[in-house]
Amino acid sequence: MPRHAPDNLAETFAKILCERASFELKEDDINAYRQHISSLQQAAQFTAAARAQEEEEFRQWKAQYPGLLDSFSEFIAGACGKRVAVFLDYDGTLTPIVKNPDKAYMSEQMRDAVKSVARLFPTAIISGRGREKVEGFVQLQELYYAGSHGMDIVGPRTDGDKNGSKLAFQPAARFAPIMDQVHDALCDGVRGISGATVEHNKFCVSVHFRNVDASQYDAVLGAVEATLQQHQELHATRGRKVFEIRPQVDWDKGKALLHLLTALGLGEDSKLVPIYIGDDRTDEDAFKALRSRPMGGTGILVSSKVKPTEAQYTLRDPQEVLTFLSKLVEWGQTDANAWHQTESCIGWALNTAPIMPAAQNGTHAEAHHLSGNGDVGVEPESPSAMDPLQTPSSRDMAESKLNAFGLPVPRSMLLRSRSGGGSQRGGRPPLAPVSPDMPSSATSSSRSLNVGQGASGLQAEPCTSGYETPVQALDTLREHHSFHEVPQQDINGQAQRRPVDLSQLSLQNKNEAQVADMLEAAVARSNPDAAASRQQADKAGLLPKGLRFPKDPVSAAKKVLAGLGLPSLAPKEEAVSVDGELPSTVASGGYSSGGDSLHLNAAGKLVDSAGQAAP
Ligand SMILES: O=P(O)(O)OC[C@H]1O[C@H](O[C@H]2O[C@H](CO)[C@@H](O)[C@H](O)[C@H]2O)[C@H](O)[C@@H](O)[C@@H]1O
Repeated sequence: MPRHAPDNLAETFAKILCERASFELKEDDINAYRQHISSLQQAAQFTAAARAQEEEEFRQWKAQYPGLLDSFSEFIAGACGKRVAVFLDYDGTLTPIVKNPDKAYMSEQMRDAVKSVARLFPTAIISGRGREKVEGFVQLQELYYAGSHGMDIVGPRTDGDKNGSKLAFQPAARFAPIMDQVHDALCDGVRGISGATVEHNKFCVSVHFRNVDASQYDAVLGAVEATLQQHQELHATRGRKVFEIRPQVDWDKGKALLHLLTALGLGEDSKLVPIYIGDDRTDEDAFKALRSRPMGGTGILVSSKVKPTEAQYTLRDPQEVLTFLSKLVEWGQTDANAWHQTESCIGWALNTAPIMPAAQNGTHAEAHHLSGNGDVGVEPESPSAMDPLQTPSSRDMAESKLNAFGLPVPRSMLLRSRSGGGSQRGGRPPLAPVSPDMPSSATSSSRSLNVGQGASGLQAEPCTSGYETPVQALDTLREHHSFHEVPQQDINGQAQRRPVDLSQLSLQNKNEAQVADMLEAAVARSNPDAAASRQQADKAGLLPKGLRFPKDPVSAAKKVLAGLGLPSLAPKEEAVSVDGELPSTVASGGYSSGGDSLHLNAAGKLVDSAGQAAP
């Protein structure tokens, strides 16, 4: 009903009266108009009352789940002197919901914000999407990723762990071939239903009906039910206009979050404040997991509507998520961020040893870790072998590498007094305030370092630093436009450095091979001994990843392009508003929080845990 229907009607009535002015109005006509207007007025009142009730419900809901931007100081008060870990959902959280799932691109602003967050806090994305797909959208190598609703976990791509496989964990690996079959069957099942699409998310399959006419909804549901009939080992959950077909394993986003905390050695950390931001039902599992955690955590629901939730705070939409992340970054740069009091180079550093969670319900017995080449193996590596903080002088080595390349040493490293060579846990004084930005004036020229090819321990992983990933290293390149080739001899002070000027290189509109050639040529021009020195430096493990382009020019060029944000991948689809989400009235009846599993009942119909038909 139009909001101003009675006014319009009165206008119409007046108009008709005018038109009829020359005629004698019959009493019946007038009565009919009167009745009409009165019924419309009643309807309008009803609508206004319904709207007022809705607004009141929303107000009450917001009182229970306050907006995080309004309550930022309260949230921060709880995080002060603590270590925050950030877990993020993807669709609907970092990107607005769009009609075409393949075009849910993340904005550059959001990417920058997430990147800054990841420099200050351990940061993971836990998504229902296939991991590779979500990684493709996010394009940040420094994050932990958990795809397929947490069933496909990898760690950051670092120098020592190119595939992020040290943390790799796939609790439903054995379902991979089944999900392939199911994907194909569902494609067949929805063929002919206009707008229905099927998305392969590796260990899950999504059946989308956002673009399906309401009259065809039952047909989509029927296709899902028919497939589940064939596969007792699977179940379905409901997301935003999507059915998610998943293996029957005791694993969800909440379990993945707790697993990551354990694997990172943070599970028992009483000073840790994990936060999870998500918008959908399956995110409720993560909120629940945080609530059940004895040391607590903060769930943040992204929603502009009343929804039942286990979260504590709310943000209206991805735009508010962006604002929150930016505020978090600002705060993270202050002393109050307790990661600065740890033994890390910048912001935070962790023991990234993989830890197999204790077996539960037989699920973890099936768990597989990925070996370095991506193959499935069963044995985790020895934790001690991978602890960057157990290796002596790891920070010093990172610093040496920066010096070797003439890269500025982050102020955070300069501000700290040196520990006399050792970097064992507890051996470091607390850090001074840290800025994730690399100030151009902060070059370390005063130290004489000896980090040549003969230096021992160089194979060890440096502790997490702002330069550890290629993208971060290249950021610095972008800022400073030049770096220095490692000379053949050991490096003592600045005497041997030869600059390679990148400032003249225009990378716009170049493909990877062209960029690779240009980089090679620039290095060769600047330093005729480049090839030999690169080889030596490579051998000694001196080259930070991302600057190691001579080895594989094309992939190095890819990194350069990625690091410089070139080229943009595809045109962005305009975000569409999300109409027709589950109305709150329906939601409260058929929507229990969490990725409530939908099961087939005796009649082969998809029902939720309360026995209600899938809404
Ligand atoms: O856990 P998430 O990262 O939130 O993934 C859940 C599902 O997200 C995607 O679908 C949703 O976003 C699409 C793009 O905006 C939208 O078109 C769709 O209607 C939403 O349901 C993804 O495509 C699914 O595979 C995920 O299961």
